[in-house]
Amino acid sequence: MDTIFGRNKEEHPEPIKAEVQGQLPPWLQGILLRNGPGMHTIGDTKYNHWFDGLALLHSFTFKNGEVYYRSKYLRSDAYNCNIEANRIVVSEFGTMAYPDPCKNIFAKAFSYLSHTIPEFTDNCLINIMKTGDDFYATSETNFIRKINPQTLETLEKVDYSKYVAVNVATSHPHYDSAGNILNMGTSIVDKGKTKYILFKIPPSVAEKEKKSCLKHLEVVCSIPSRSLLHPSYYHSFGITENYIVFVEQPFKLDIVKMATAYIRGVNWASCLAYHKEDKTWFHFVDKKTKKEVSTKFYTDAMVFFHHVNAYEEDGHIIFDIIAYTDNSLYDLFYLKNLSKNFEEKSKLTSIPACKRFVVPLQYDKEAEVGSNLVTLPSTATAVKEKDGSIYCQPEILCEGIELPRINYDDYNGKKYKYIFATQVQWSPVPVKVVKFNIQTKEMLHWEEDHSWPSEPIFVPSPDAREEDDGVVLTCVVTSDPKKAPFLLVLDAKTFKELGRATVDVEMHLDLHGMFVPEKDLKTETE
Ligand SMILES: CC1=C(/C=C/C(C)=C/C=C/C(C)=C/C=O)C(C)(C)CCC1
Ligand SMILES: [Fe+2]
Repeated sequence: MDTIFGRNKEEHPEPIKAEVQGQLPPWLQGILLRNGPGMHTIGDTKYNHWFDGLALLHSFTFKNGEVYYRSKYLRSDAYNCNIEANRIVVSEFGTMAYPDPCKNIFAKAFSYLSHTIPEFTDNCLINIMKTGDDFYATSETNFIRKINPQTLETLEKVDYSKYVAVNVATSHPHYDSAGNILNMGTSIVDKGKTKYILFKIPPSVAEKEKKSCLKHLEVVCSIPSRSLLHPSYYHSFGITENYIVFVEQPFKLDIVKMATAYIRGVNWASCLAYHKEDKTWFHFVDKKTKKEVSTKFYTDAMVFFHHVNAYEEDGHIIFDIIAYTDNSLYDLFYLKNLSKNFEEKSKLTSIPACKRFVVPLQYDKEAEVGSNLVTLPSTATAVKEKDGSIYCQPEILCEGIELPRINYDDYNGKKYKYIFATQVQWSPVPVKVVKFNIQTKEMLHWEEDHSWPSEPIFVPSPDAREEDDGVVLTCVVTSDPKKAPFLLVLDAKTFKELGRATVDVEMHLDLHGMFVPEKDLKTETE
């Protein structure tokens, strides 16, 4: 596993023609853009955690049956400072570093009393986001970096906190049918309050103000945190046609620990804690009135990162998430657990479960205490408590899946049938890609020896009628030195291989990304 996790990957900024086998659909034209950590050693210093690695963007360009591969390190300030100093000088999730040559950028005051939280990294390694014609590399801090989707060049650094008072924001924004971005971030101890803020970024702005859509960012609503100094950590949220779904889990940031992390010489990861004695609270905000549903809905303590989808049916909100019973997942990605003795050190202690919560928004207010208010056919329950709150327990849809994707354009926020995901067994590193049919519970798989697939992305065919009319794209890295990595194209209906594009490079294992159809790309001359 050392070749996959430990070794720095070279960038290949000039397009490399991939060797295509099989038949790629002729309509598949555009760019698959993906992001993930590619460099973990700088000079004599090494990051501790896989999520710390410097962002390496890569892309597969599909053009008239041919496929071209490119990769390029994000020239973040973090990258530039580290490379210039030839050592790690910027702190990341699992590595605390002490700045020196780049003091001006990263050594902002970090006194808890003066202004709470230190300057975070702009090493945006998690995902790709789109606003109008612009693309950004994203992470979970207040920074995003604009990129050129064709050349993968790094453009402006954008600080969310200039437009909305957030210290952290998710790397999993949503898009509405008009192309607006909806994202959430946490505002920590600002004017004596800690709150979760939902904000909206329009897709395009008037020609003369073309500079940045971010300037037109609007706050949609905010949800007060249950605790001033222990806001919940969250990696994603959900949306239905009329509601925002926010799950306040007892996996929390400890703000006092964060504010003193530099002085104590500990990493950010150590400022996250699972309060397993607490509950998990559900929040539903009406998009139109911007008001939160006042009933208190909760479930048992859990840890989760990814929402799959959410929708409304007969007065209920249904939402699906991939949940764990402990907080060990992020610990398993410490590089020391991923190299030697991988089999032993990187065992999942909690298998991810795809849980469905069915939450009745409209229910008989006279219902008896102890009665289950769910009227849909599901084993999920929502039981009325004495104090009027409602205790929800999920239906388990399936187990062992992570990095879920759906047919987003047509089914996000709507009743849906298919989840495309990776499958994990005993370790958090995926070994298969799967298609799960929620109604029939049927699961189709793709796997190959020594092959480690990434998050599968569904791309609808132009004449799609059914939810699964299209293809699924996944990047596959291999642990067999004789086998080159490839981009795999599966028929989303049958999960049979349509073709693959092999590139003879050392490819990195990535995290998330998006497919950008040709029509959504500005031509080079523009
Ligand atoms: C730097 C930094 C953070 C980074 C978090 C990261 C980088 C999380 C990555 C999560 C992934 C990749 C999940 C995949 O499912 C925090 C804790 C938000 C806050 C403090 C500063
Ligand atoms: Fe994610």
